[in-house]
Amino acid sequence: MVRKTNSEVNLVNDSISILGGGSWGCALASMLSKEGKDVTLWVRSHSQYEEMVKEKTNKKYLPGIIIPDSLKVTNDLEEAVVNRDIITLAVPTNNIRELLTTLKPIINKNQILVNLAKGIEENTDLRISDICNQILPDNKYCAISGPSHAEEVVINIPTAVVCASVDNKVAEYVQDIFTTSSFRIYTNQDLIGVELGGALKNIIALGAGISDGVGFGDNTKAALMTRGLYEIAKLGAAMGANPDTFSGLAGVGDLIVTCTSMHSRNRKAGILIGQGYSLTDATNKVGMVVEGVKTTKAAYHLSQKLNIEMPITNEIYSILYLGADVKISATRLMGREMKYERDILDFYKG
Ligand SMILES: NC(=O)c1ccc[n+]([C@@H]2O[C@H](COP(=O)([O-])OP(=O)(O)OC[C@H]3O[C@@H](n4cnc5c(N)ncnc54)[C@H](O)[C@@H]3O)[C@@H](O)[C@H]2O)c1
Ligand SMILES: O=P(O)(O)OC[C@H](O)CO
Repeated sequence: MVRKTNSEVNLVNDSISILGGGSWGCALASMLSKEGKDVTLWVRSHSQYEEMVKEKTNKKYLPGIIIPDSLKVTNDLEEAVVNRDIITLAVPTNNIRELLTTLKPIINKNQILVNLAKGIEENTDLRISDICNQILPDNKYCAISGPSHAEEVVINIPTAVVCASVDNKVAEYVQDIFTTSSFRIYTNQDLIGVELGGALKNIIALGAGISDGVGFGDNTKAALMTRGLYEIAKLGAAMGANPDTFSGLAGVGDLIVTCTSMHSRNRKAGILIGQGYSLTDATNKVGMVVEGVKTTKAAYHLSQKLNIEMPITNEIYSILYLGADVKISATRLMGREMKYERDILDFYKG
């Protein structure tokens, strides 16, 4: 394949800026810089910055990991952004708007935005590309999504993800720059599907965790994942995604890892809720962003607005926001009208 060069996308030095020093930003920045890429990581918190520079650790977000000397870490946003070809957003979905607003006077229109966050914005129900389009409409945009827990990527465990952009040249350029021997990237032009796959799987992962926490079994989790994927694809299709995208890494791939991995923040929060913790106590105990919580509310609103039947999402919304009892929710799901499975098969046949 002929690779895209930076001159084809009006760029100069293939340098990467990663904004956000939580688990994903720090893991990706560390892994890429160890592979010889030119990476600068911006960390907002001064104490975290000092820890990363002086002690070479990020104990809260990536315990046990040594920050490589090759990684440039800064506490100065302008220093992180100026002259970098790629500006990577690695903060939670509901902090993206604030970050972009701060970036607006610093960024130039040739710099490519690469979003790593997986969610739908609370109250607006917007995808992250929509938010970027509102605030920085002139910048090219792509999203990297797929099964990629930070704890594994940072120690070079083989991982495959998708880079989605409506502009394939941009997706291929970013694919080229971010690819390493342990981080394989596919491109996809279905930006809506890739963004929604990454956001909506977090709802089902919360459900899988709740199911584990309350003591249900593997059968239950497989049912939640299969029927959950169908809900994701139905809402996605109604929002303009290609349903096939949900059979790929950003769909079923990420759903599998998030519903089953011991690293998943969404699954961990779900387990705690299933064990009887309140939503607030569960998310505080996880200590990192649990994107599925706010995305559940957004998906619930979208399903009502677009008239898409999403029974699992509705029950997770009821558990999180209306205090529904988990076992009563399960009884409601099990007692729904009997039907042929053909609904899924017909949906995928189109
Ligand atoms: N952790 C993973 O394995 C992983 C993998 C793929 C995608 N993601 C996605 O990446 C996004 C970030 O997740 P994470 O796991 O790194 O979260 P995290 O909770 O570990 O860290 C979030 C970081 O963002 C910082 N932050 C918040 N608001 C900010 C702002 N306005 N400006 C600057 N910094 C700000 C926080 O201080 C924190 O350091 C989420 O959408 C998540 O779904 C995470
Ligand atoms: O740890 P989670 O549940 O936030 O999931 C992280 C990534 O999305 C997994 O691909």
